[in-house]
Amino acid sequence: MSIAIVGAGAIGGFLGVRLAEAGEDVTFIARSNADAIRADGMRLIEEDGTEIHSKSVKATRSMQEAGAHDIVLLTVKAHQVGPIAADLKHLIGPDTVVVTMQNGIPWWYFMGGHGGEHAGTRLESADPGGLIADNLDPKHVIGSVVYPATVLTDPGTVKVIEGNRFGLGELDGSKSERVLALSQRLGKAGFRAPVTSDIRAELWLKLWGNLSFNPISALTHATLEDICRFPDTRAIAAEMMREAETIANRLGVTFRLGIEKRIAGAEKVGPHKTSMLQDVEAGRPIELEALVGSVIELGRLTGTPTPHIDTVFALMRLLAQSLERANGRLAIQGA
Ligand SMILES: NC(=O)C1=CN([C@@H]2O[C@H](COP(=O)(O)OP(=O)(O)OC[C@H]3O[C@@H](n4cnc5c(N)ncnc54)[C@H](OP(=O)(O)O)[C@@H]3O)[C@@H](O)[C@H]2O)C=CC1
Ligand SMILES: CC(C)(CO)C(=O)C(=O)O
Repeated sequence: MSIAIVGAGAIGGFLGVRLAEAGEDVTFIARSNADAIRADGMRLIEEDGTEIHSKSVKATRSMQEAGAHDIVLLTVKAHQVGPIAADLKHLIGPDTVVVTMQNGIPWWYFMGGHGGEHAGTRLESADPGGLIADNLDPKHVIGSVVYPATVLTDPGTVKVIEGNRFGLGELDGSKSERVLALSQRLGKAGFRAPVTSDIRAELWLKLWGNLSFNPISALTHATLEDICRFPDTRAIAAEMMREAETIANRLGVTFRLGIEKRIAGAEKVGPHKTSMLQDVEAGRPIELEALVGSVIELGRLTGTPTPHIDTVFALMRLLAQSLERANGRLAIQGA
């Protein structure tokens, strides 16, 4: 099977190296990493320090050059999907499966079999201007919840911090042949890839942590365990989760864990910097709209007040603006 991985970053690199080592034909659609991968493949440093060097992976900057693939793993950040949406058509044939691997509320949330009064609703925060929905038919899409924590340490090198689970689910909840086959393929490459009949509930459970810990970490520069152990930030995270739970409940989603258990799970990850804090420190744009703005949008849609989430979102928007200005100044100075 041919697998195209769009985005050769922390998650894409993790998947690509393991899949290639399991015998899959892997091509990265890469940008800043493309030359490094072409020159010397991709390296993965596993959780236990074992290093895997995959020289069989290919890399190109052009989706047109790559052509249609059996499986497309979409591993760019949520705000990076819109700008490439029109180009994705080059990778997609009639039976291509596209796996969305972003944190946050996905652009297809109300599509692909979501019934009820909101069926078909487009979310501006997840898909600004509807660019993704206009270009990518949800019939190709399988949803995924990304649990591992990984970091791109150098161009072409990814380090696993912890985890190897990628939850999978059809948008209509069916246990289709294609989702079961994908799960097996990921399993052969050493991942845990359970298939769920309610991918939206699984996404909410992950998002509970991302919508609270990620912005709190970006604002305070604290790690996951520090946020969970400091009573005031633990309380703010819990309040944000409570607001999100009300929204999810109103959309028909229930959580299989309680808030305290979810916070305890995050605390166990340890002194880890969330991806949003890593982006702030590296001066990269942050995934604010998909992780936090989208929950506020769903709050408005369901008539749910979100005072704690709104407050943290406002602080984050100002931080994002200040970072953009600072980065603009650095770019002008040629830094
Ligand atoms: N890393 C983690 O531990 C976790 C991440 N996630 C989620 O997974 C998703 C991916 O995150 P992560 O892997 O960390 O992100 P990274 O920033 O490490 O990787 C994204 C990659 O996509 C590339 N990219 C962006 N736009 C393009 C483009 N137009 N063409 C080609 N390549 C492009 C970037 O290249 P360039 O360098 O040129 O910008 C970068 O290499 C996010 O939604 C994140 O929230 C979820 C759980 C944990
Ligand atoms: C912290 C982690 C790995 C899990 O909550 C994550 O999803 C992120 O950093 O964005």
